[in-house]
Amino acid sequence: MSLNPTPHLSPALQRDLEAIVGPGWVRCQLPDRLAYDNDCWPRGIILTRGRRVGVHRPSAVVQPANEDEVVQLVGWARQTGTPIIPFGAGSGVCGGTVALDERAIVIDLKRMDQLLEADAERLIMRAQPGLIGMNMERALNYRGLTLGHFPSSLYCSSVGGYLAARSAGQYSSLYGKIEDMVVNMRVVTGRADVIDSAASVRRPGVWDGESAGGMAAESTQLFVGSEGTLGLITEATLRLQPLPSRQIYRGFQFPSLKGALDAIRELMQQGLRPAVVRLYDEFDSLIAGSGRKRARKAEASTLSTVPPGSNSPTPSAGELLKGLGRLAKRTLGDLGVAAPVERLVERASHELLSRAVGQPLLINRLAERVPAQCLLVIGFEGHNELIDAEASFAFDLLGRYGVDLGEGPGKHWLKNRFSVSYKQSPMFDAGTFVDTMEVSTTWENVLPLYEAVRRAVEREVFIMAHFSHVYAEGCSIYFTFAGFGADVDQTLRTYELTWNRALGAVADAGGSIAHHHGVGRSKAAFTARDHRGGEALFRALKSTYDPDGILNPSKVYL
Ligand SMILES: Cc1cc2nc3c(=O)[nH]c(=O)nc-3n(C[C@H](O)[C@H](O)[C@H](O)COP(=O)(O)OP(=O)(O)OC[C@H]3O[C@@H](n4cnc5c(N)ncnc54)[C@H](O)[C@@H]3O)c2cc1C
Repeated sequence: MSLNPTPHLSPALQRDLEAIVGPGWVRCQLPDRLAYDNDCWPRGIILTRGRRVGVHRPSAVVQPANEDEVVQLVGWARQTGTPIIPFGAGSGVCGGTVALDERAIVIDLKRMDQLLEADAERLIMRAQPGLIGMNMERALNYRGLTLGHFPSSLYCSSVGGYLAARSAGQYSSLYGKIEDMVVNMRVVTGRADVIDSAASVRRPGVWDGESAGGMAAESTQLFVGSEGTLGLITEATLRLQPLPSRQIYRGFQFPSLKGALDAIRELMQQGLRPAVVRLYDEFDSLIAGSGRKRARKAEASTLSTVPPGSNSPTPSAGELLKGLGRLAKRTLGDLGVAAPVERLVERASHELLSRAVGQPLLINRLAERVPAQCLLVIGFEGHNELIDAEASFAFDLLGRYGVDLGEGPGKHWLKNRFSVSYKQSPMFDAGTFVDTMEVSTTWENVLPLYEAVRRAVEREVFIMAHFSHVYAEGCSIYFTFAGFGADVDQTLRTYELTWNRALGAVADAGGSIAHHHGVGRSKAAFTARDHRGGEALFRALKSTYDPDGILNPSKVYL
């Protein structure tokens, strides 16, 4: 595909932008614009692999140094009617930062990356939006503090992105999601004015809505999850925790998914607060490797040699192949051909992976025949003996439903928790695609929704799931699916069909379509079904905070 290298932005408009942020910080050349053609939305990766680059390129990328420059940029965009796309680190997986209009400019906030304050007495921090999660956490840890927010993308995502996309970290059952941590945000709205989302940031408990002006004064939760459609977050005040000094981790194996979910529900409803709860369905447990094997290996060596796997949001090609090998072993064991088949699959090329993933119904049905063995990783963190008591109570409870595998699986998970799948390229090279869908629902609906989604897409993709954010009233289900197409058009058709069927099944089952990845572009067609009456509120907020409709148009709602 040949692309016109001529800058889209006129020289006059470019000069306007340079007058605001300085000449070095406005990028209009084709390579720079192509670099922002996609975030981590797998659909964009399919397009790129099919040599269809530049479909969503912006007209310019602008990098402001401070809030005042952001205000001026928004003022300029209002005057010129230019769409604006806020950009944190680009790790979003729903196309939240892609340009749908070739006039759009990306406002990349990574130059605004300072930790402004970290107060150990008040347990409060202030940060600029472009601060990368891992840099923030290191700076906090140095002071004996933590935010407690650990998305798997910690190394490649920003504070502004967490708030804008309503993110969840791996320790959400103890520390909450990002919306539980935020006290206040400074936001530049589409009117080019700066607002504080909370009435008084110095008042403890202000995030409960107990502000001086009553409920009308508290708008923090309206901006959390707004994905750049209502304003650009230029500063965040967040609650901190003292860095925990004790950690206790354990693995359990359950003979059925239902039993495991019942155990977790009981645990949460008893008021226990584990930091980490990750339950893998049968096939995801296979990919993770046998819990027992993993435990034995990890216990045998403090320097575990077990390869990273189960903690990844999506499996790599190698992990998926190994999982298929184990699946063959389990399901073909009775026929006496399991070992050769497993060896064959484990040594197989990516071509075999494409072929296998190209037979989704067969593999999904095989996976259903696997004798159920679901792996749970659970961990507690804290400062004193209270967590010993809590962990011991929890492990007794879980032991009534499943088998205690010891510390091994938990230690392994802890060690590899950020070994996330930056290894997916070979899968896309082989013509396969992988994507994830994180939804949530109440306990009585978890298994029906899980089954409904599996049935809805079983002919299109191979599907598996884990359950990694749990609450007293329900949990999130994190589906991973892998599909195949002979060429880019067929791959895209399968990809779109899968998403439509999966989201339709979630909406029909009364679940929520987004737990922590946000909505972006990929789920925007389903938002209205997710929240009855929500669209009217969104449109009203849009007319208040973005009357000209310049902020990230056609995201969240079409
Ligand atoms: C390997 C991998 C693992 C992941 N694991 C997790 C996980 O465990 N938990 C999780 O929650 N997510 C996860 N994600 C998704 C992603 O990391 C989150 O959505 C994250 O919050 C995005 O942050 P970002 O800085 O990259 O935002 P971006 O991708 O740059 O932007 C996301 C959205 O927020 C808007 N935005 C960004 N900054 C601002 C701002 N300052 N003001 C207003 N709007 C803004 C953008 O316009 C866009 O709509 C993962 C992604 C990958 C690739």
